[in-house]
Amino acid sequence: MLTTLSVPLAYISTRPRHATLPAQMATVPRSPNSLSVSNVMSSEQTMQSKRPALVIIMGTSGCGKSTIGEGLAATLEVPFIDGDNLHPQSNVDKMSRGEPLTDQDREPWLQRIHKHAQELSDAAENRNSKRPVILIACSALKKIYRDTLRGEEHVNDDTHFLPIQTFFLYLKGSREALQKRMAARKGHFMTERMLASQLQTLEEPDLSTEKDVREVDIDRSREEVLAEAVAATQTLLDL
Ligand SMILES: Nc1ncnc2c1ncn2[C@@H]1O[C@H](COP(=O)(O)OP(=O)(O)OP(=O)(O)O)[C@@H](O)[C@H]1O
Ligand SMILES: O=C(O)[C@H](O)[C@@H](O)[C@H](O)[C@H](O)CO
Repeated sequence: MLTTLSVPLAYISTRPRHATLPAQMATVPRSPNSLSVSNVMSSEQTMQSKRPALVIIMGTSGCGKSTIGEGLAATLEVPFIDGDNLHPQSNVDKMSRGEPLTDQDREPWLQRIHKHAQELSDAAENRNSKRPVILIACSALKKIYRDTLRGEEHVNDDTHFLPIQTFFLYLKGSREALQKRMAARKGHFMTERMLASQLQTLEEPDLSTEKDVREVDIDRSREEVLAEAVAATQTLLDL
């Protein structure tokens, strides 16, 4: 488990929350030479390309969420938060005793992750037309958990600067690979005894319906997994 990383200063602004879009995003800039509508981005496209993105690195315990999340954050120069650090203490205590979490245990945690990401993106400086991106490691094992993280019910909540858009990077591994990695890891509250319940709970994303998910096969070196994760994140952010 990694500790929570602080958000780089470049991402923090003192701007108050906006209920409306800032002027530069609500209008489409036109140069005198580009009169054709097809030459300019529609304001909807502009807004979409600026909409802050939350990329959830998901999968069972031991799949490499913290390891790959850290590497991705360093490569893409964006903030990374380990979702383990947002669990209520009661959840950590429960997992440490070897007891799997229930839907009720996970619900406040998932809500907290979504809220935390939205707050970070509300505070993000919208510089140089760069899209703010936040990475969070979170198991997101079931479809209903992923829907909570998608937070679509908050999209029309106009207290936010722009509602965050959620994507998932699923680190997929065989039982054998996961078992081996958990067994080799020392000093983590989640021991390999918990793997069976993690796999039992896991509802693998259906890529034909959950179009905001990309899969990455973890059964390779860290460098290879990271390279694929970087490429997959870039394709996700172009959606
Ligand atoms: N590609 C890889 N090859 C070999 N070992 C790896 C690879 N990726 C991660 N590991 C190792 O596997 C173990 C599990 O990785 P990590 O702790 O990042 O997983 P996690 O998904 O964050 O787990 P948890 O959810 O339980 O915190 C760690 O000891 C890590 O160093
Ligand atoms: O959904 C869950 O069962 C938990 O979130 C776990 O996945 C842990 O957070 C993590 O894997 C422990 O390190």
